[in-house]
Order: sequence, then C-alpha cells, then structure tokens
Amino acid sequence: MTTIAELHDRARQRLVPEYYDYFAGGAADETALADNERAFRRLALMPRVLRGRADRDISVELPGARASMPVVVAPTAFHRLAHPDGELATARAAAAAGTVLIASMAATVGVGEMAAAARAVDPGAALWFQLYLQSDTRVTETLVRRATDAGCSALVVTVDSPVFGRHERDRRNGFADLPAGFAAENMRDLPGGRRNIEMTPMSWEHLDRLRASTSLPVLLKGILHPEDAHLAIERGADGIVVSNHGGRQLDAVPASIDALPRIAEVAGGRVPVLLDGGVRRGSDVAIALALGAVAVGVGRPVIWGLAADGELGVRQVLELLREEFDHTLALCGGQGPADLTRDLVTVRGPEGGKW
Ligand SMILES: Cc1cc2nc3c(=O)[nH]c(=O)nc-3n(C[C@H](O)[C@H](O)[C@H](O)COP(=O)(O)O)c2cc1C
Ligand SMILES: CCCCC(=O)C(=O)O
Repeated sequence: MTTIAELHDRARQRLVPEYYDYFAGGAADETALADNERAFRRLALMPRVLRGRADRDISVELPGARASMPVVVAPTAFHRLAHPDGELATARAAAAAGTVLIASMAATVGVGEMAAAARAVDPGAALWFQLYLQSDTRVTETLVRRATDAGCSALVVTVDSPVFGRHERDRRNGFADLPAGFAAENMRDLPGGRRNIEMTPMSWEHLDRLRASTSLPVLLKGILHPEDAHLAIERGADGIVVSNHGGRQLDAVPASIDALPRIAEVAGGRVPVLLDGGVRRGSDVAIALALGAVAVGVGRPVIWGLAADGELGVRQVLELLREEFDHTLALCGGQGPADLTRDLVTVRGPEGGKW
C-alpha cells in the first residue's frame, strides 16, 4: 500500500457495511466532511529554495509529550468494530511510531489496557485521554482518575458535542449503538452503564471544575470560533484542537483548515494549537503547520489502517504520513516544523484572481 487512499479502499472492502458507514459518515449532507479534505486541495505551498539541510528533525513538543512527528492519533470511538484487536492495535502502532495516542472515552478497550499495550512497545509511550464532560460529576471524576492511573499525560475535552450529530447513514442503517458483545469499556461499572456516554450541554464553569480537580494539562477539542479560542486561553486551557469533529456534528461549519488561521492568530503562540479534519497527505500536515498548528490529528486514516491490516495497517498509515511530511518539508527547503511559516501557503489560482 503506497497511500492512505489505498488503505481506505481495502478497509471499505473488509468492513461490515454498517460499520463502514459509521466510520466514514458525517452529519446531514456531509458538506463539512467533504470540505475538510477539499479545503486542503484549494491551498498550495510556495516552496523556498537553496536553504535546505539534510539533517531534518520533525519531532515536536506537545503538552505532556514529545512526539516524533507532528501527527497524532485523533480520538475515535469503537475500534473493535474495525478489527478484533481494536484499540490495543492502535495503541501499539502509535507507540511504535513514537507519537501521541488520544484515547477515546468511547473506546472498546479500557484506557488502562491501551496504556499497557502501548508501554509494552515503548515504555515512554504518550497517551492523552479524550473526555465528554458528564452531567454527573462523579462519572467525570472517575474517568479522570482512570485516565490518570493509566498514565495519560493530558486530557482532551471535546466541546463541540452538546448533542449527538445527525448521522443520517446510521439512521438509514439502524445503527444506533454498539452491537451486542461490544462496550465502551471506560464506562465500566459507572452509573448509567457502559454504553451510556452522555453528550450534554456544558459551560465554562464545568470546565473550571475539571481544571481544579486535576493537575493534568487540559486541551479543548472542537473549537472553530476565534472568540472561543480567546475564552479558552483566558480560562486557562493548555491547548486548543481546531476541529469540526470530522464533519460529524454541525454540518454547516467551515473546513477545519479554513478555521485554523484566525484561531492561530488569537492564540499567538500562548498555547499550542492542533488541528484535525481531512488530513490525508504529508503536504496537508505541512499546510496546517504553516497556518499555525503545532501538530495535526488523524481520525479516519487510522481506522482505515486498522480495518485493512490491524496494528500493521495503523503503523503503515502513520509511517506514510511521516515519510510524506518529511519529504514535503525537504521540498519546501525546511529543516524542521518551525520553517513552515504562513508565507509558504497560498490559495490555488492566480493571485488576487487575476494574472
Ligand atoms: C468514527 C469516528 C468516531 C469518532 N469518535 C470520537 C470520539 O469518541 N471523541 C471525539 O472527541 N472525537 C471523535 N471523533 C472525531 C475525531 O476525533 C476527529 O475530530 C475527526 O475524525 C478528524 O477528522 P478525520 O477523520 O478527517 O481525520 C470521531 C470521528 C470518527 C470518524
Ligand atoms: C459516544 C460515542 C461518540 C463517538 C463520536 O464522537 C462520533 O461518532 O463522532
């Protein structure tokens, strides 16, 4: 397999069709889903010449972790629907790639087991834990404790989901919940049961409470409005993930990459800004970094790798992105991520719309 697109094709052939639709689908008309990828194709890189060096270093410093490349694994639910090894395979592959795995609260393997699988590959493996704040604060506290005990080095609170997105493929397929035999293992023994992950409206005060209850860095995932980035930083967030949830929440939103520049401007380097949504090529990673991200997350590509070939497939996805990003950096005349500056990105077509 030489591209993520090929792994996607293989995954499509292998997956149960209803599960494929769950993973691949977006909300409503899937406008945002499609635009996440298309928006990258509307942008271009303006390479610099005669300043290259052969000793490139693509590692990046992130909250509670150093990653071997500016690509991390975005949190996605229900990996055992993609492959019997589920999140264990994903965790091993992320550890082998030396990058951060953001464990989903809705994982079908508990975060402790994921961490153990990752650390068997690399004792220094870094995991973050993604969280939907629950209205019962005891549930949230227990989840934070489980993540902390597992050695997670940051929390990622998903803030774009006051309600579930309208996944119309799932409605058509009658896919409403995890099938029998699978469970959201992080919810084990919690009130509400293992299947019952709540998405409910939350406020900045809930976040204050979470921050007061943990010493872990807290990143907010799912910010698109620059004013929310401003508020997040004011309220002490340790990082921002610009994301439209892979086009699975509100459909009428911009592509993640189109929302990034203004948020990066607001952040002004005070906190790290990450981005996810539509990253399929190393050049997408380079564009996101040039527009102000310190790293990107990949969601579906990891699932395609997992469904195509388990741990090996996920490793392939991550190594393809590493190779492609490093290659792009070289072609742009860069030695490291810091060389990818905003002036390197342009909109396709003649500048100003005229030759
Ligand atoms: C099948 C699937 C499940 C997801 N589950 C979660 C989740 O449990 N928590 C979360 O914060 N985001 C979740 N996301 C969103 C991803 O973290 C990420 O924002 C998105 O997938 C990025 O877009 P990409 O798939 O184009 O890379 C999910 C996305 C997909 C596709
Ligand atoms: C309770 C599962 C949430 C998964 C999710 O965030 C998604 O499917 O987008």
